[in-house]
Amino acid sequence: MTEVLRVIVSGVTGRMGRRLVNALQKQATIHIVAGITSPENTFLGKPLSAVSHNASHQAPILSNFSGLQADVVIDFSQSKCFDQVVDYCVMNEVALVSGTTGLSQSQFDRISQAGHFIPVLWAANFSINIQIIKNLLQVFKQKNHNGEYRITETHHQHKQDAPSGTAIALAQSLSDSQHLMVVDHNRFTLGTIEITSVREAEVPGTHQIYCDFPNETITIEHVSKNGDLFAEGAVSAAKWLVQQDNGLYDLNAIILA
Ligand SMILES: NC(=O)C1=CN([C@@H]2O[C@H](COP(=O)(O)OP(=O)(O)OC[C@H]3O[C@@H](n4cnc5c(N)ncnc54)[C@H](OP(=O)(O)O)[C@@H]3O)[C@@H](O)[C@H]2O)C=CC1
Ligand SMILES: O=C(O)C1=N[C@H](C(=O)O)C[C@H](O)C1
Repeated sequence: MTEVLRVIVSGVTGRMGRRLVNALQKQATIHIVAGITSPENTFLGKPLSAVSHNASHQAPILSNFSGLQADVVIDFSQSKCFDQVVDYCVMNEVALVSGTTGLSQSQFDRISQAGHFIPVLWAANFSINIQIIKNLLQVFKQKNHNGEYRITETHHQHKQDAPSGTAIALAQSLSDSQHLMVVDHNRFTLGTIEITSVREAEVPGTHQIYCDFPNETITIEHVSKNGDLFAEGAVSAAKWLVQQDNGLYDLNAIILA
């Protein structure tokens, strides 16, 4: 008999949380234990059916993890509540898949530490193809000593962080520096890589990478058509992660598996 995977959705009332519930409900072997939201959220105490199209979801929307038992937490929330998500997972030996961006360096250190106790997978972008682009950019960097690179990211007007986690991750693939500098509200640098952030209507997420070499230019554009890309990627990652040993993983681990 196939075992049922018990999942908690952190950030369940958000744009991604709702898509995640919809993606999870398509999986016969997944049971959603609960959804977590902020203590102020108006959906608090209601069943998941209040945030998803599927009325069959009777699991509760709660403001904390107290007393919950699960195999994995999938987290698309906010940096301000990220520490409590990691603490719950570590203290209860629950695997963690997180796509929350805008994290501080100390929060990234916390994820690394958590990997000693539980399986953890964090990705700025749950598109496998973004991971493949990052890998390609690393090859560009290794094989071209005089390349110049610029990144532009465009997202919906509700997005709270800038630049996007994906833009930072793409720039990190191209740079020895890991340190982001703020030029002004929508312009940043990471080493010599310039990043421009655009906030526009309901754009799900577009990343353009301009690569300039002495005798050629290459432009790579990744356009997310909708958030299901990320939700479905996170569900696949969760199913894979629960079978792994403790450790910190990224999407390359899944590509190479
Ligand atoms: N890695 C990836 O592939 C992707 C990552 N993201 C990232 O995921 C995150 C969420 O994105 P999105 O859904 O658009 O953002 P939203 O702002 O729509 O959702 C965030 C949700 O988190 C909730 N929240 C606030 N405090 C808590 C808490 N203490 N515990 C649990 N939930 C809480 C908010 O509730 P309230 O409104 O009441 O504050 C809100 O419902 C962002 O960091 C975004 O950048 C997004 C898409 C893809
Ligand atoms: O907030 C979003 O929407 C997205 N955030 C992620 C990021 O910051 O890179 C991934 C995706 O682009 C959508």
